[in-house]
Formats: sequence, structure tokens, C-alpha cells
Amino acid sequence: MASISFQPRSLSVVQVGQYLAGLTAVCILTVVVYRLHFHPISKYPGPKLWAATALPSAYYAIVGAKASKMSELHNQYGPIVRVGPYELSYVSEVAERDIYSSHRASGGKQLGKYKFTPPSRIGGIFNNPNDADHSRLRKILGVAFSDKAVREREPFLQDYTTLFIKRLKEQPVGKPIDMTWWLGCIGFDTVAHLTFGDSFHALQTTTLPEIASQNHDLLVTSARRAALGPFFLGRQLYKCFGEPPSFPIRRKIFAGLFEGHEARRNAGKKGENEVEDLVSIMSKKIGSQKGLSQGEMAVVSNDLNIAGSDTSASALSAMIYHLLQNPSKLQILTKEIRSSFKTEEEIKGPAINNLKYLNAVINESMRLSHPAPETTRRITNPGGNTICGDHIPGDIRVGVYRYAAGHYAPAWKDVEFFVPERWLGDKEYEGDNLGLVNPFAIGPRNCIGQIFAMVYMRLVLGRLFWNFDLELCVESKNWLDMKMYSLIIDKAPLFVKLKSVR
Ligand code: HEM
Repeated sequence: MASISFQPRSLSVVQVGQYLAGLTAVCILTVVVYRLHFHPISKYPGPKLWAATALPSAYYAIVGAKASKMSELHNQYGPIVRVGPYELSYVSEVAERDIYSSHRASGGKQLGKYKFTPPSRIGGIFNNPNDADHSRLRKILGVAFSDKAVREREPFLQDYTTLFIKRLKEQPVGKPIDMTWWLGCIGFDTVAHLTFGDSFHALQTTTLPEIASQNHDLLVTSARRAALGPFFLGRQLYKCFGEPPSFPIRRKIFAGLFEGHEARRNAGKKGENEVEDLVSIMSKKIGSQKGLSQGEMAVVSNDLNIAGSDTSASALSAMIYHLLQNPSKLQILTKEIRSSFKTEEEIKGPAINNLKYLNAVINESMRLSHPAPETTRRITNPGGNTICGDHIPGDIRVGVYRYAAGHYAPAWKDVEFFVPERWLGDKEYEGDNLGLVNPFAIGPRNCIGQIFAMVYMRLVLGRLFWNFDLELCVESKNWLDMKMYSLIIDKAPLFVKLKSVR
């Protein structure tokens, strides 16, 4: 009988490549089929490609178009959309509470803050991965952000606003001026003063501080890095690039601010309208029980600068733009401001806090043009969480996209129109879902600076429209056509003409 021998067949390189390619294709197909049909969040609507891979989401984030794309997806698919293999986006008041609140009342645990960038060695306040550390730092800062504390700080806000108005009055009549630039100057000055007790002197020297462009680059880079984070290759890429080039420059700027603070303290110098700045408040707590470290103080100061300066400048720029595009609304606001006070000195808290139309303008503008247009995502706890009555498994990224919530057609009549009246009980707009707009977020990680921001924005708008008639220049008619990256809008100059009326 003939014997059969099995000779191991040697494979050519091409054949090995073909087998490997085949195997990879089978693996990818299995993952895709699992994600599309068997994953616990596969029942949620959304584009199939987005459910299969995080690539589309990353693409839109990198090119600065994610906020508007999310709005488009919600308007197409409804209030809950699956926007990644492991990600759900919501535009819902209930979801906002389920995702961002402390869950203390029900004995639950708050959802963690999701951030796909390498954890920094020292956590600050904004992205601190540890809830206990976050709440320790937040308690220390809290003393400067209460109603009473902000009232005490209003005099220095008034000083900067006075200088801001003075500078605007110095501009040649009829010459287009860039409001975003001037609002950047006052925004960076006031938050630096709040933090360090001294500003960048941007208004004094009419020079936008270098930190403004540094912050812009940092936020755009961070948004892009975070978009690449879910991918192995993406993570390797940003490891190769190391820290963004702006980091050493930032460190130098902040070292200078701390040195200046120290020198003023040693010299016992106090400025006019001086209240305790945040660095002084934090310094007292260094090394104490429940206090903080020198390193944490540095990171927190940096966080305050990023979270406070550009957000207010962007929000105010958008408010001015919407008003100038809607002359009838501008007229109502101007009348309210000019008829509520006899002199400019009267424009202050608490009187200005009660201007109803002004508050409605601020709300409406933040609905349409939130300065941090994407979301601050959270991640569900290991055992999962209930969101909008549904159990969502653990390790799922969830968030409310602020731009998408403000532009969600089923929630708003005349969704794309600037209508402050919807915030004032106008019958025509009674079906609007006002609770969808929470510009400062809710819960234990909401905006600590919100009272400060509101007082500041009311003062700037109040005194600006008290002093000037404004006209939008033609080159800024399409100012809203801009890129939006995660927590920053890439704003172009907002050219306006000013006519002083005082
Ligand atoms: C129009 C102006 C502003 C808007 C729309 C805004 C919005 C927000 C939002 C939505 C968050 C929550 C982020 C999250 O969910 O994790 C936040 C956090 C924060 N904001 Fe603001 N903000 C503004 C102005 C300010 C100002 C003026 C300051 C400080 C002077 C400030 C300081 C902070 C800080 C430190 C956090 C982190 C809080 C924490 O994690 O506990 N913000 N802001």
C-alpha cells in the first residue's frame, strides 16, 4: 500500500501576507458586527459608521466641525444618538441631571470625568481625575466665588470696565475696531487680577497678552489629541510629538506671574480696590490638612486662566454679534439699559442683575453660541448608570453637547433665530424647552466661576451700550462661520463701528 506523507508546505511571503490580511479582515468584521448588532448600546439610533468606529467622530473633532455635526445628527436621529462605538450623546434635561449631578441624594456615585489625554502628574481643578482631590481644591477656591465674594470683587471689575470704555472712546471715530480683541484684553486682565491680584496690563498697554494665543493653541491641540486618544496609533503619534511647543512658554508666563505675586506680597503692596486674590487664598492652605501643594496651586491657576478668560470673551463677542444682527432686539436692550440708570456709576450690582432683557439676551446668546460648544464628557461607572430611565453599561462615554442642545429643532420654536423673548415668558415660545440650556453646567463639577462671569458680562454689556451705539461692519456679517474645537470657538475678528453717545 502506498504510504501518504504529509510534508509541511512552506508558505511564500505573499501567502503569509494574504493569510494575515484575511485574519485581520475577519477580526475587524467580527468587531464591527459585534458593535453594530450585539453591543449593549447598539439599540440607540445613529449613523452606522459612527457606531462601528470612532474615526468619523475623530475626523470632525480634528477639523473643528464636531459641534455642528453633532447638532445635525441630533436633528436627524433624536435626543439620544450613538456617536461612537462606546459613546452616547444626549440633548435632554433628564440626561443632564443623570450625567452631571452628584447622585449623593440617592447614595450613588457621580460619573467620572472622561479625558483621553495622558493623565498629568498633578491634577488641577478642571480635569482632575480624582473626585476627592477635585472637591478638596474646589472647597479652597469656593470662598472667592460665592455671591458675597463676587460682590466684594465687583469694584475691581468696574475699574477694568472703566478702562475698557476709556480705550474704546480713544479709538478714531468711524474706524472699524475688532471687539473680540478688546474683549480678549479685558477678559485676560480681569481673570488674572482675580487669580494673582495683578493683571496682564493688556488694557493699559493695549497689547493682547501672549497667553491668549497660547491658550488658543493649547485648546485646539488638546481637542485634536483627545480625538486621537481612542486609537492605538493616535496615542503613539502624540507620544512621539511630546508636549505641545506652547508648554514651556506657558510655564515661563506663569512663573513670571507667580514671581510678581511674591514680590508684591513681600513689598506689602496693595492696589486700589484690593481683595484677597486666589493665589493668596491658596498659598495660606499650602501643606495644611485638606490644603493643597505648590504644584496643585500652579495647575489650578493655569486652569482658571484657561476656563475664565477666553470663555467670557467669546460669550460677550457672540452676544454683541447677535444684537447687532438683530437691531430691533438691540433697541429694546439699549432702551432698558439707558432708562434704568441716571448715571453710569449706577450701573452696578445688584441693580444691573435685575435687568430682565439683558439676562434674556445673555441666555439666548449662550443657547445659540456657547463659548465651549462641544461637551464635557463623563464616563459611566463600572456597574453602569441609569440615564433617561435606561440602564447604560459601565465604561460608556456620555455627555450633553451644548451647541447641539441649543440648536435642537424639536426643543425650540424658530430655532435659528435670536429671540430673547423666549426667556421672558412670551406665549409664542411657551413650548420651548428652556431647561435644555445650562451654559455653566450642573453638578459638583459645574462652573465655579458662573456668578463672577455673569456679573462681569452684565457690567461690560451694560456699560458698553450705555456709552455707545454700535454698528456691525460688513466684513463681520458672517462672523458665526467659524471652526469650533471642543471647548473653544475659533473666532474671527468682530469688526464694529462705535459712536459714543456720552
Ligand atoms: C461665559 C463664561 C463661562 C462659561 C460659559 C463657562 C462654562 C463652564 C462649564 C460648562 C464648565 C463645566 C465643565 C464640566 O462640566 O466639567 C465650567 C467649569 C469651570 N469654569 Fe467656567 N465658564 C465661564 C466662565 C468662567 C470664569 C469667568 C471662570 C473663573 C474666573 C471659570 C472657571 C471655571 C472653572 C475653574 C471650572 C472647573 C470647575 C470644576 O471642575 O470644578 N469659568 N465652566
